[in-house]
Amino acid sequence: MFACTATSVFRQAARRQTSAVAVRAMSSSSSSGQSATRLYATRFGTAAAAAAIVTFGYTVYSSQKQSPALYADNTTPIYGVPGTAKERTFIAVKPDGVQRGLVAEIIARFERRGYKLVGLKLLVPSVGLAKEHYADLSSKPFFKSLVEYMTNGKAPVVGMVWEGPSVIKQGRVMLGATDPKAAGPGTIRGDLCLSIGRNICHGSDSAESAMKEISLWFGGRGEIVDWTSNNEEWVVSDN
Ligand SMILES: Nc1ncnc2c1ncn2[C@@H]1O[C@H](COP(=O)(O)OP(=O)(O)OP(=O)(O)O)[C@@H](O)[C@H]1O
Repeated sequence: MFACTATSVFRQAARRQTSAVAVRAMSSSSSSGQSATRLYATRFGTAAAAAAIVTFGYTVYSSQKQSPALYADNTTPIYGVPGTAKERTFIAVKPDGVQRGLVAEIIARFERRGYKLVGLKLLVPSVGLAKEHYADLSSKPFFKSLVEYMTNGKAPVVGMVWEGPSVIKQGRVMLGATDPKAAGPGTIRGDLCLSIGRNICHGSDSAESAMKEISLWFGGRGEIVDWTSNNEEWVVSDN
């Protein structure tokens, strides 16, 4: 009985809505009607956009509220704590590695080892950023072409921050020797490239370098995500 009444009320409302649309459509044939229709559409569009912004804002706000661990670790500097399980290093896939489709391969090797990805970005670095990153090589004959190659935009760089015990030293071991011709099998460079000028990846070579490079490539706390992996008990525990 209630369902029946509710259905008929709904149908009546739907009929009223249909005729209202028909009236609007008819009035839109006059020029004033057209501008009224445009005004209606603009207002509706503005309202929809405002609603979408409010909804998006609320979603971000509520996800931050519900997942404070992702955003609220104020005790760890973005460059980590060397010598602990929160040691962090900067690893980059250079333009040749991105161009050759090796990003997933390089990420997979760090993930499979048990390291945790806490920062990730894709960018064409500015000349200033590349010069600062390679500042210690500024007197080398290849410096200018190295900076040009890193910044010419033919492919971006993937910048990453990885976290875990001894990740700075082990990251370098996993990358292999700077010159791939000297890199051992099983290393990223030993397995995947041939030339020192196209050695596909970069890794911080010390705690000082990691601190400098993470701070240089990543803007601040908002770009590094502190999170707890469910695997940690099985990967970084000692008996
Ligand atoms: N002789 C060279 N000719 C051309 N490019 C070179 C040469 N030596 C080094 N490079 C480039 O400069 C980069 C930085 O050299 P560096 O000596 O700092 O080695 P690295 O620390 O192992 O490398 P990266 O900093 O890229 O991890 C190298 O990765 C390589 O791309």
